Amino acid sequence: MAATLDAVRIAEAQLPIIDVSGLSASRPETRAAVGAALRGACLDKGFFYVTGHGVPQGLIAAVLAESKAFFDQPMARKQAIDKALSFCNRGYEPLKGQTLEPGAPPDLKEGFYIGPDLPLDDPRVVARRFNRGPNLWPTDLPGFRPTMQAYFAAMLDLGARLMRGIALSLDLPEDHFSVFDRDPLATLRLLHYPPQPANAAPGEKGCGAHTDFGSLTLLLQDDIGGLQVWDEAGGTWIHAPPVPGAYVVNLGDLIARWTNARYRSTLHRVVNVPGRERYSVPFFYTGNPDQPIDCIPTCLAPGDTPKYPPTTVEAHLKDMYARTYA
Ligand SMILES: O=C(O)CCC(=O)C(=O)O
Ligand SMILES: [Fe+2]
Repeated sequence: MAATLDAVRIAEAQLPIIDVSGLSASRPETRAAVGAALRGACLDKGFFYVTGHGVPQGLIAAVLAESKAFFDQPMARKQAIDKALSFCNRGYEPLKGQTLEPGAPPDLKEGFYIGPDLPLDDPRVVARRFNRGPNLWPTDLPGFRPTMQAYFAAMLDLGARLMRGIALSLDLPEDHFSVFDRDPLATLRLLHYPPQPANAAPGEKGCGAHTDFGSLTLLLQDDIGGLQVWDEAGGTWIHAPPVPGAYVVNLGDLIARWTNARYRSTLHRVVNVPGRERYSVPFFYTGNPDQPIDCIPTCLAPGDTPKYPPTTVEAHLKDMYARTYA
């Protein structure tokens, strides 16, 4: 499939921009209007921009600055907190450490993974639950840890707010996902894409075509661009260029499974820009690990059968990590 996808032209279509500030309004009609806007975007590509998110611009700027400072360090400093040293997928991931597109060369990106910080004696860590454990932190960047912790908390809050919007969009009670939102698995991933090399191997790019594993991805990107989204109806890749102050939000596989693919978990990729470094920060809102993921009854039309076997958040996530990391 990858070869066909690579051959198509890239259209300059726009994704919708949705102001989600109304989700916090006291009037139910205002909240429902946001739900309706989300529904349209989720039924279409499952990719949209979000404004009115309430995350302070100063915090966003600090995250990007600390991320750049981290990747600018000498390799030995980064390797001192390599992900290979973590049992719960935290820390530094070297360039070409992941292959998101089956059959394509490894991704031209380096990364840093942060999750909910749990001490070694936490019962979930003792029980070896997937991705549960302590973060690894750089020792020479004093602002890094407090900045990332503040941002992680802000993203958890935004993720839960957006899930209320998703519930409204599906005509479900607003608190439908409140158990799912409890004690969620979530990953903040700092990414650095080097410039696309002139001698890149065929198909070599920043991030191979993939769908995201979790529920919602909230992507902060700098002003370089390079993210492309597959437009199934048009048979083209479309750009998702940076929109100042907005997140790119996309639905992951769990929402597609939950809605029997009514809502889309859409293929996307990153093609690095020649001569330019790019920094992006996706936040993967995954959800409570024990949550069963089974077709939501209201998403099953009479006579339809579920397209996916039931799973759980933890089982699905484990499976996807195993497939994309050698
Ligand atoms: O860096 C980006 O713009 C997208 C990254 C991405 O798709 C991912 O990490 O899943
Ligand atoms: Fe992605």
